[in-house]
Amino acid sequence: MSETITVAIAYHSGYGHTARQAQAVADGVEEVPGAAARLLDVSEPGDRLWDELAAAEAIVFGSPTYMGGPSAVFQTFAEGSSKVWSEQGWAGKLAAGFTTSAGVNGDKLNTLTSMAVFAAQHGMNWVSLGLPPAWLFTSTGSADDLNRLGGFLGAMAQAPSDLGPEEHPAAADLRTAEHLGRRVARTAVELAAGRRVTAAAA
Ligand SMILES: Cc1cc2nc3c(=O)[nH]c(=O)nc-3n(C[C@H](O)[C@H](O)[C@H](O)COP(=O)(O)O)c2cc1C
Repeated sequence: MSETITVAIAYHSGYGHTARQAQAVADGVEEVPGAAARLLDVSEPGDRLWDELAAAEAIVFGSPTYMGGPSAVFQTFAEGSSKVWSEQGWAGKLAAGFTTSAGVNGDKLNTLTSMAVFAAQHGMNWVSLGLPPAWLFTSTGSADDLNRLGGFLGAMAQAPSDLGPEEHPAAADLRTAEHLGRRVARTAVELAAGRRVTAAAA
């Protein structure tokens, strides 16, 4: 019998742009049959947050890029997970990441790399973005392309610092975030199905 698996989206957003990206990841998750998204704001840690993360099949981490890395609030959450780490409570779960910054580059890769190392410390399995780079990669590209910012490790989004979250990140970046949500959810559903087959054969 199939089950509905949960993809948790554990994110921080200071001014709302990364929250919009997080919602787009959740929208992508919800498109996948057998998967449900759970949006979790990590600035409100507590037993409920840790319990929901423990129950999830996959955790997608999200943070704005502040001063070239994850925000302090996200890092407080990461450090707060040390008890889970000491028990390797998230080992074997899927992980992925996304970030928003104002600069087109903005050192977003450093934020995603930090999240991937964080996931590795927890023994999680990192799911990459899985999209070719676009826009300036070839002369025929456009700023409306999926993965216009050309990341591989996770979903990147850019939002001018003088525009509010109702206007940005760009539509292409939100579609890229939806893609990440779908990709993580599909992988998580397949993993859960494989686990059921393995358990039945044992
Ligand atoms: C403290 C601080 C540091 C920032 N550092 C960077 C940075 O290193 N690179 C960048 O491109 N943008 C930087 N920004 C801009 C934010 O990444 C950008 O405004 C982003 O959309 C904020 O996301 P949020 O609305 O989810 O907080 C910084 C903003 C703040 C407030």
